[in-house]
Amino acid sequence: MDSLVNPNKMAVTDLLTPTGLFYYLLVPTVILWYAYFRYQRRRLYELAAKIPGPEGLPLIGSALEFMGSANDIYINMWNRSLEYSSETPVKVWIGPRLMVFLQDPRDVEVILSSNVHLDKSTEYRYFQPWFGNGLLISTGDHWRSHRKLIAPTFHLNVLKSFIDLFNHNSRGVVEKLRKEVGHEFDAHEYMSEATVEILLETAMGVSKKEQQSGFEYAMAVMKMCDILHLRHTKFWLRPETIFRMTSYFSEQTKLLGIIHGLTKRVIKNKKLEFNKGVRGSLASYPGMKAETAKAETSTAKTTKVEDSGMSYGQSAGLKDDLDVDDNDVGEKKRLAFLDLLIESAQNGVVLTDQDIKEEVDTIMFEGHDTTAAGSSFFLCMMGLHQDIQDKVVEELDQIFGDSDRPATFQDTLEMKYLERCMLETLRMYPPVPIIARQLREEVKMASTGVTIPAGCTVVVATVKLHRNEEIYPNPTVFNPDNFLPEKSANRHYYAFVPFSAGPRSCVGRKYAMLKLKILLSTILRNYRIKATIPEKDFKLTADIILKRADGFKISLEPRKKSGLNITSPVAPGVRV
Ligand code: HEM
Repeated sequence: MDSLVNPNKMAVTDLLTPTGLFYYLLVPTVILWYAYFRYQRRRLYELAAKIPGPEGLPLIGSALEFMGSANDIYINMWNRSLEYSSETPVKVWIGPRLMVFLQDPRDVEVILSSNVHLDKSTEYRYFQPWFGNGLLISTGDHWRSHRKLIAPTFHLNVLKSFIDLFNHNSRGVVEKLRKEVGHEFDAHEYMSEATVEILLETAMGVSKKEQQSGFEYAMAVMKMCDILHLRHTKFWLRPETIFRMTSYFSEQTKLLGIIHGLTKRVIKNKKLEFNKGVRGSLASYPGMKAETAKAETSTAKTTKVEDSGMSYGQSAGLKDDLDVDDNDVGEKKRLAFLDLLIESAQNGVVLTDQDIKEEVDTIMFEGHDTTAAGSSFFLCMMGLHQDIQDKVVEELDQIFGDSDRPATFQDTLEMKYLERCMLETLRMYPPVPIIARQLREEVKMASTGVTIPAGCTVVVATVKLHRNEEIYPNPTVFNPDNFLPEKSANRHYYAFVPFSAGPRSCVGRKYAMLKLKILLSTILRNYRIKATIPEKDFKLTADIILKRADGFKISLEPRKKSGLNITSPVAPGVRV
């Protein structure tokens, strides 16, 4: 009643209540905090204003553009990117976070070749419950010392000792695929399972007989990536407290149980072997080893690795810590990945048990999902381009004739056309579509001279960089000749970086190339691949690993009448 007479009196009385005071002070506090926030970041705003890109909406920036499915986001981002010159860096605001996308190889070089801009962007923190402080996301001295330890375990000398395992597993895939002959199926499921099992046998030294199927692990990884992708693109899922209240969190806990369950078993059993005095044992198949050794004698030639073009996935002229001379590697460093880690952890000084677990989790993920996607895209490309497939098979016929013998290291150096097809696949469909770094200091770009501010996330979108039409004429056409030696030599080194480049390049680059050559050549020696869905209808997903939402559909026709005669002598190893 009083308030009807005198509304001002009511307002003052109400303000004196605790709730009233709270609201009265909240507004100016928020305004002050925001003004301070903007003032602290004034340099970031000043420099961002000079970078082309959408300004977005107040407070949320362009966050709404990341709505919809992973395929919708991919299409939207691609179309938006066409609005800007392929030379200039482009900014995007997601809420208060500034992201700058690099499109020009000269700018990419500034970031990737640097020993300063080494920190992964904050978006990688969602991997933390999975990889802990593993190589992919760690930083500073921890990353440096672990990289120094791990890189030599993927040296060519170690990889050559995996050849009979690569061959044996590739034949296994050919056998498993036999049941799919004559109808369409999703190649990715086979590639995923195979890459997990190969990784377990080689880098982890766990024999096939002792493994459980890699399928459950591979599927759990796929679902985990979906959750991480949601957290990258849906800004409301980013805060930990909100995420923990969603069903995604309980799903993540379940999936991590499966993923970590496998890695824990691998380490536990490998340690048991170690304590029994078994050192540095790599699982191998005596029968296969003998076959490979025989084939090696018959194919001995002198093609050198360095004469074999881009055999190991790196543009000519780019060097990293994997490109050390073969003879530089001492006896101890020739151990395979998990053997070396366990040996290094013996006194707990170099590595702790937790360190080992984190690195095994990292390598298991990085080493399988990337190659599964790469090999699946390759098979689709072969299926769609029959003329190109014919040329690959012609080359394989020249190398192997009618023989079913296993591939040797020497053979892989001779697979030059197949290699070009693999590189072209990695150009058009780079399994890691985005590489992101957190900038700690501002840096001037080589292309337009614009300065990128400290505090932003700088992104190399390989998927866009590799389709720059000024570098690759007709960039959407699958053309293995893009990797003819003369074409590669005339291109900027950083115009092709599927494995990243510089100090944080992929440690598994040579492993991936060697394994893929053996796996894919074995499949093509046994089957003609067919595919019907044209590339323009691929539903690509802007995920952590580039994939097809519509599945990697192919069909197979046997090339040979008789099946392969696989004898699988039991390899020494540990039970997982
Ligand atoms: C086609 C296959 C592969 C592709 C395209 C690929 C690509 C990449 C890329 C682009 C990066 C840099 C990621 C970033 O900076 O965010 C990377 C890092 C890494 N890759 Fe691979 N990778 C492949 C296979 C492998 C394999 C087989 C392994 C191990 C067996 C592996 C282990 C790693 C590790 C440990 C890192 C982190 C390196 C560091 O930060 O020092 N990768 N990979």
